[in-house]
Amino acid sequence: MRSSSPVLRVDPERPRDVADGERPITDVAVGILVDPAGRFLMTSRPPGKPYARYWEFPGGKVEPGESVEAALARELREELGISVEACTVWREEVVDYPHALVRLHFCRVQRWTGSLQMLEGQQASWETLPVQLAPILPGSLPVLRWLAEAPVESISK
Ligand SMILES: Nc1nc2c([nH]c(=O)n2[C@@H]2O[C@H](COP(=O)(O)OP(=O)(O)OP(=O)(O)O)[C@@H](O)[C@H]2O)c(=O)[nH]1
Repeated sequence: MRSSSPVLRVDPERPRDVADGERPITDVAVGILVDPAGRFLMTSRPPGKPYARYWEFPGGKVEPGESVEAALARELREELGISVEACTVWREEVVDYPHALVRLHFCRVQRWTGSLQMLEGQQASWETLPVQLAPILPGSLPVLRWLAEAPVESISK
């Protein structure tokens, strides 16, 4: 996959788990679901994961050989019990965490079926700007800035 996305470095003072130059990059598919009222869905990271209880957008790692769209559909089925019917990649961003180097593929989910279920013990909240939730995962913060610049309805309907 391409590697020309902007890089957000989180906690530059902390040592990286693996030296720069040797760090594998992990692709992550992330979904932005918008409801008919124009609110977008945020979920909390389940206990036991890095940054547990931080708020983020639902999604997860792309498996080898999988497309971003297929990974997102699988992750949202596993986490939320919904079936994605249409989604489009919106923006990409590389985040350099001390524990991992990730390339986030933020996708607008245009259509899904099924009711939301919290299958991994997470919480969910339909939000509008300004978001009052805290703490928010550093790699998810740019999305809130982008949404402030471009109304959520305008991202690839
Ligand atoms: N799902 C999601 N991950 C994000 C966002 N922003 C962000 O930096 N990330 C990072 O992307 C990575 C996604 O990993 P994950 O732990 O959610 O993925 P997963 O469910 O496939 O993990 P696992 O199967 O290893 O448990 C983490 O390093 C997480 O910190 C976001 O908005 N949503």
